[in-house]
Amino acid sequence: MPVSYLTADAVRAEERATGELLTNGTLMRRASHGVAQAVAALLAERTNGVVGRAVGIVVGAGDNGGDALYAGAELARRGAAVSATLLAPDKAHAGGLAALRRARGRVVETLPSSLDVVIDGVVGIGGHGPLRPAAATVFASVDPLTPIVAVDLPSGVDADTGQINQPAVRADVTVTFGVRRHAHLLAAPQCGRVELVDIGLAEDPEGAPLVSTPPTRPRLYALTDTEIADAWPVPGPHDDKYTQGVVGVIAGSHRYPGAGILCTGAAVTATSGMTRYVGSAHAEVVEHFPEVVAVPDFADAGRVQAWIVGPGAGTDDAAVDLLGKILATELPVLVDADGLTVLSQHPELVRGREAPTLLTPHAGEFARLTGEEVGADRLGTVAGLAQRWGVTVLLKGRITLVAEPDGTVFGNDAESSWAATAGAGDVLSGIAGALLAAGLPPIWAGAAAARVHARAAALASGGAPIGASNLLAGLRPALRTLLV
Ligand SMILES: NC(=O)C1=CN([C@@H]2O[C@H](COP(=O)(O)OP(=O)(O)OC[C@H]3O[C@@H](n4cnc5c(N)ncnc54)[C@H](O)[C@@H]3O)[C@@H](O)[C@H]2O)[C@@H](O)CC1
Ligand SMILES: [K+]
Repeated sequence: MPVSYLTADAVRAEERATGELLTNGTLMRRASHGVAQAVAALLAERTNGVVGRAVGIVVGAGDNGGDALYAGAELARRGAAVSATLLAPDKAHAGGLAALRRARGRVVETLPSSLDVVIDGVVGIGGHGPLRPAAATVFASVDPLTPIVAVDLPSGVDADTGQINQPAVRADVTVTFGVRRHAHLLAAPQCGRVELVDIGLAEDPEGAPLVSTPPTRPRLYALTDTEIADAWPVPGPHDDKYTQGVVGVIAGSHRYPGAGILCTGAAVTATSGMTRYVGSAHAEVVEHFPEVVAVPDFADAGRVQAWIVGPGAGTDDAAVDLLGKILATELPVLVDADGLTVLSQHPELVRGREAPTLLTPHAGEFARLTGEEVGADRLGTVAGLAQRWGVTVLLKGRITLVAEPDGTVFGNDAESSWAATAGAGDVLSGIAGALLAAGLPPIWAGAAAARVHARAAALASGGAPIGASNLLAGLRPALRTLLV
């Protein structure tokens, strides 16, 4: 099962479905115990113990603060020196506050200047907007080297859109309960390591949460590595170069051959089988990848099982004509870069297309394509376009989102940003197009390509800047880590 991410409303529905466990406080007890354990583990790892360690807690007005207070009480019982600052003293969770006091935790006006860890219990799924000034002042005074453990969400980050308001907490560890929230994927870098505590929410027999998101809203998932490996085309004993899917690439030009070389190179590397190329960079492409069958004219292209049209393919009348021809086939098509610019003028070429269609814009191309900025709600925006146009849309970025018309969205956190380099998009479209040719549905092709692309960037980089050629060279090692 892909990992599921829920909206705040859906999380609350899951909690309500537990009935008594919610009303008698069992869920909160389990949640706060999970927070205490995560903090204790972090203290043990960083300072070799819990006893005598200085723990600061920032407590808001709701149950998120309640979790933090109970966790503080547990840590105090284990010998930590716990100080809590209450942002709204009248509204602080009464039971949690009493528990902290019983355990000899201190309530303070100002947190001590030297702390071993800070617990962010300002807001969780009930939060809206940025940190308010009082909370912002507290966090601004925390030594930047002190680790922060967020309860449920880093406060100031929107639970549903993942928007990082200013200011917001940036956590080293985020401890969440029962099911992951949208923000844990959409704002992954702000959350740090996300730890999921089992608080006993019900699951359906498939092992997924009892999701209650209405069908009109996007439903967000992340594929596991195993799912991607299982879906990746690997030749069997009866395969030959044709049976695995032939991909055709239209990208780059004699004048700017780079996009064609990177895109075909990625297609050649991503899957076995065959890659064709059509365009004026045919000689340059073959020079780099002699296994590619490259021709200048579309009429001589030969048969393919999917097309990639895009990077450096041009936007003139001939390009419009060619894209129209390709989209009029029944084949899967990936449209990127220049192809998207053509579509911004001629959306009718693609809207409601029945064969598998994958558009792969970055934020700038998305804005050009639709006339609307991506904005803070990336998930809603990309899912909206997929639904309106009836095609699969992959929005590139540190968190890549691939949306189907039915509202299913697969997200991928690249975990580093080394792939933010010129030409990396050409590599991505080469990988995804090869997967389309092998028969993967567009959402799987896009999400699997994004995962492997990100891993290739990380492996190629090893902590230093890379170019797209390095990324391409990292593709095979990345696939090895996945397919072993
Ligand atoms: N309901 C339950 O049984 C459980 C709830 N849990 C915790 O409860 C949290 C949800 O609790 P609540 O519904 O009380 O909501 P929160 O505690 O997330 O926040 C609500 C409070 O914060 C205030 N607030 C909103 N935005 C703010 C901002 N930007 N700055 C400062 N204050 C702001 C609101 O006015 C409200 O008083 C979860 O995130 C989780 O941590 C967990 O204990 C698991 C079980
Ligand atoms: K929080």
